Amino acid sequence: MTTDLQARITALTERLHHLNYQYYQRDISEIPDQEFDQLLAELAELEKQHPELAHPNSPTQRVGGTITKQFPTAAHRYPMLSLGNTYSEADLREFDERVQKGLEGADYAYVCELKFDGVAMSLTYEAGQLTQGVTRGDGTRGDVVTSSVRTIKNLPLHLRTAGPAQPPEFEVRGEIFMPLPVFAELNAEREENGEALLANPRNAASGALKLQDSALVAARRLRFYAYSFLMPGRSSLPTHSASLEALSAWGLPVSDTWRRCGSIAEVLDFVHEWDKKRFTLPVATDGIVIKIDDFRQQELLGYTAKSPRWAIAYKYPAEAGRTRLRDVQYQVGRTGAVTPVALLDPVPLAGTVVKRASMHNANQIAALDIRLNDMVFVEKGGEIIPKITGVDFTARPEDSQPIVYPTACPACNTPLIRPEGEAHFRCPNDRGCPPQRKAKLEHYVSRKALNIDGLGAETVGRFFDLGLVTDAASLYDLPAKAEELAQLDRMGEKSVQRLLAGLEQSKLVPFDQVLFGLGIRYVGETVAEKLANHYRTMEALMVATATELAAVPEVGGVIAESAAAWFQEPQNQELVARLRAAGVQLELTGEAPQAMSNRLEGLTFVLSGVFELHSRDELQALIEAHGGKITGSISKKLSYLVAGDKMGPAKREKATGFKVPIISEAELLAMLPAGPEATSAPAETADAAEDSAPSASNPTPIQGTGTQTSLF
Ligand SMILES: NC(=O)c1ccc[n+]([C@@H]2O[C@H](COP(=O)([O-])OP(=O)(O)OC[C@H]3O[C@@H](n4cnc5c(N)ncnc54)[C@H](O)[C@@H]3O)[C@@H](O)[C@H]2O)c1
Ligand SMILES: [Zn+2]
Repeated sequence: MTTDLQARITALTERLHHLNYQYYQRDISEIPDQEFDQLLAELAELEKQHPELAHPNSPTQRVGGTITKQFPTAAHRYPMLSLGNTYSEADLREFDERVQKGLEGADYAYVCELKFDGVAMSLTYEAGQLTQGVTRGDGTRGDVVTSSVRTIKNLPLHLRTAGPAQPPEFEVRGEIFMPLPVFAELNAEREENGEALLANPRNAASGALKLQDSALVAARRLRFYAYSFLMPGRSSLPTHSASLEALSAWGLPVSDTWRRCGSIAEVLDFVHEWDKKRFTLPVATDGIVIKIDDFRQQELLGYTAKSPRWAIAYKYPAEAGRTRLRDVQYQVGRTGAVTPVALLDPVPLAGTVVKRASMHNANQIAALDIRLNDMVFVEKGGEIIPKITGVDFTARPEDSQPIVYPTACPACNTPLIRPEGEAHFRCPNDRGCPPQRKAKLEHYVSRKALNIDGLGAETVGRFFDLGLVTDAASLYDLPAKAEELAQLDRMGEKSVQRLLAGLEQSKLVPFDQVLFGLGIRYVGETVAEKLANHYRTMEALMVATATELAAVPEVGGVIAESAAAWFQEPQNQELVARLRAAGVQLELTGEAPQAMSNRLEGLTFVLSGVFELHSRDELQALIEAHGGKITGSISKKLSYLVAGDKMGPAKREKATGFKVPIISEAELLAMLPAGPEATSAPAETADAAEDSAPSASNPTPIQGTGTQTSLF
């Protein structure tokens, strides 16, 4: 008996250690959270009954995370714990009874907050300045990720002095998360590019914080919500609710969804109220956190090894549905990627009725062993489009049919290809395949591209279906068809006028956005900006070879190949010529960045690793402003390799082999003439780092806006 128990405890312990490792280190959830929590609860129960069988390092006793070894670490002044959690209202009432007992009849109140599903962060402010950001890590030590945290736009680097007096030094804790619209957008881009999808917004935020390059972190557009205040000694504020008010007065973003509740009944009301309403928030949430309001009462109740006794998390059950898979449709995207979409019997899920779900790709269908007519599980995991997460094999009907993936494009019948290493099949007929052409047009008119007022995706799609437009350049022939347009249903004189004005306006849209609008595979917003800034004119860009393109920082080999191939296609050259004739911006206007000196003229540099004082972009801009050149690869002709932290050993070896001098960031800066520009501090604001655009660094210190809800 005992050996059976011991075996079960050991098995659970090992399984949970493994799941924790996957979850915190690798951002992978092998099983749904609710299942994980059940395993943990089972282990806790067994350990309670047989404490002598518990493993000393049991996952019930410790915070699940660890430090990553990629960053310097710092000790937490106050341990960063986990929260006790429950999925049941009965447990909440029990929690309330324990609190009542613990406080021996004194009055108390709770604060209820949404449980944001991201990554916990500890921030230190000294004299009103953000000085450090540390992850939870193993609860005692965490990774120091200050420069990444500085890229978070709604997070103030300097606090305001409004509200209650600010302690000279204090800690703010809160959640770093990826807003849902950002998550949806990044995944749509990844889907188009055939890259692996981010599993959910939490993993996406956590993965972003593990990136070394803060410019890349900035591109993930993370945000922060503060939910706790800590200071050395006795708190200058009496209650948690007073501290939330103070934090927002000081400019820190506090979601205004919190509420003070006088009783457990009010807490339960809050829990019910947000059950569905939480889906209207632009941030993923998975429950409610309930905290004792009074700081002294918090102290009185104290802590277990793993979590405070004065707080608990109520988690909403995962929103999953079960329904029948009727059919599979194959959609062709802008770059030809074919994605399977499940057509389902309608099923209510998280406040909407779901009829379609994503199945990602052929591998996924095979991995889950999905067949037509199966009963499948659907989940809405922060994504806009729900996805199939599994099959109910106990209910597999006799008439279930294997899903036969098409071998030819469902739209144009061209045989599909699957490039090596890619998850998606593609239709290679990029110029003839109607859905690809249509999606390219939709992309061209979209907000971040040509942003054509009066011409949304739907309208341009309709024009395409009617044969009124065929490609981007043909849009500029629409003025000649004004009368015809005005005859269309739901168009009218006014809409046509607006559309024509929008078209005219789009001729002023800067070159980098036009380049993005061309929809070249892998040339996203950031890359388009890099290329436009580097080459300045379409003419120069179009004659660049793949090798030259790859030398532009942040333009990798795959991007370079894809862009060069695009420019070499005669049809694309013709398209560009027609756009030029239409008057679209095909070069950057305005001055090239001002030269500061010619000290580095004739010298070439490779930047590698992580730098301490400047971002890579800033160093690049400095080198170029002083007449130097950046290249991508190490060769005999290279003047210097500038080595930051964590530079790969291969680069060092190569440079040594070619006898290329290896210098540090400080040595590089020392080569520049003395002056404020040469040694200017790293970008002070998050804005400057966003999307890593060197030309956009126009540091204006961000201050908290004071509007509690403002996320963006
Ligand atoms: N699926 C898996 O394989 C797997 C593996 C490990 C962990 N998990 C999940 O992670 C959970 C454990 O994670 P945890 O230890 O971070 O605990 P937790 O996520 O249950 O609760 C603590 C965390 O809640 C967050 N939080 C959000 N809003 C908050 C607010 N308003 N106030 C205070 N905190 C707030 C903070 O980041 C805090 O660290 C488990 O319950 C499980 O669901 C899943
Ligand atoms: Zn096709």
